[in-house]
Amino acid sequence: MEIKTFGVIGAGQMGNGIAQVAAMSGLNVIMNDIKEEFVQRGVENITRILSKNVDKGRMTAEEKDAVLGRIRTSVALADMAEADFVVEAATENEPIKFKIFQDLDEICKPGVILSSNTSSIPIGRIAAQTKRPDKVIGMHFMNPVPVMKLVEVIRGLATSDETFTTTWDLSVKFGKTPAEASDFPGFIANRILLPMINEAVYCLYHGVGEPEAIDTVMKLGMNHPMGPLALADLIGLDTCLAIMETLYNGFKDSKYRPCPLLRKYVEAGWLGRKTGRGFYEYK
Ligand SMILES: CC(=O)CC(=O)SCCNC(=O)CCNC(=O)[C@H](O)C(C)(C)COP(=O)(O)OP(=O)(O)OC[C@H]1O[C@@H](n2cnc3c(N)ncnc32)[C@H](O)[C@@H]1OP(=O)(O)O
Ligand SMILES: NC(=O)C1=CN([C@@H]2O[C@H](COP(=O)(O)OP(=O)(O)OC[C@H]3O[C@@H](n4cnc5c(N)ncnc54)[C@H](O)[C@@H]3O)[C@@H](O)[C@H]2O)C=CC1
Repeated sequence: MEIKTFGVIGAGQMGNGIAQVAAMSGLNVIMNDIKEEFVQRGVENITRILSKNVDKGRMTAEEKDAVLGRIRTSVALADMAEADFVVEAATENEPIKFKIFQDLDEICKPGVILSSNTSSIPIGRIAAQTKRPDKVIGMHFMNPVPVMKLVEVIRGLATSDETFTTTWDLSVKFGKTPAEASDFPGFIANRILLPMINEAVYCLYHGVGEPEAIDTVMKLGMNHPMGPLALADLIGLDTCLAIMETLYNGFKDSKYRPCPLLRKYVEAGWLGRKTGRGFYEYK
């Protein structure tokens, strides 16, 4: 099936970034969320990033308008009936994603690939919510999407070779470098990254260092572009906790237990940049 219209579920930080790169590659995009204000926030973010590109001479104002003109917003999942490929980037929560995939399976044309940008939930579990498990795959972008080169591509047990090749080729079309991971909780990226972030939170919890010291050690000592606590704030502490829970429940191994301080921050609504407060404060 030729992919002309690309559906994105969730217009949060990942969803709007994915919508942007898809529209920049020439596809028509339908960006969906549950509320009008959420899709509008997504469009505002894309507009801000594209305007910066125009200011820096990387694209013309006409090109920016053309990209924005290819993005349509939606607050009704039924709009995905028009999509030729869908990526789901809604909240990292199993019941939410399961319901979306059950509904997409009913709404989308037969043969349409239903991919998930999940950070950690096994693709086979998501695929089992549909009658097209051969068409379900993980397409895991990194944050911030327009900047980061990687897409982790994850097959479930039933994912077909055709679905895999189409998703891989689409990642390349978006200017990304795909890497294949097997279907285990957290795949490769978050199996490695999140235990490091969780350990950084343990360092704070145990008083080994203040946030600035912990991040300075990893930035200047290991040449990481940002420290683990600042990165957790960028990812979202709710998402970090959800990933640790998936690793812990999936492997039943205590090495993945989420730090109690991480849970405490999430329970307080300190989710990082998106709420203005996490390990640091943001205005
Ligand atoms: C949780 C998961 O499931 C998986 C994940 O995604 S884990 C997270 C993976 N991501 C990372 O590890 C990111 C680590 N951090 C970095 O790479 C860098 O700090 C960073 C790219 C975020 C910012 O880079 P920086 O040099 O510190 O800051 P800054 O100069 O402001 O930004 C660099 C470029 O990125 C762009 N950028 C920064 N944030 C952006 C955003 N949210 N959207 C689009 N572009 C952005 C800036 O516009 C800038 O572009 P130019 O150089 O072309 O002007
Ligand atoms: N934050 C990160 O660094 C990364 C996150 N991811 C994954 O991407 C997904 C989204 O994460 P973020 O964009 O960071 O979260 P976010 O919190 O910024 O956005 C999530 C969006 O999903 C929407 N949503 C919730 N239920 C929905 C539904 N039923 N239908 C449509 N939209 C719905 C929310 O309203 C919200 O706008 C998660 O699965 C996350 O694990 C993947 C890579 C990196």
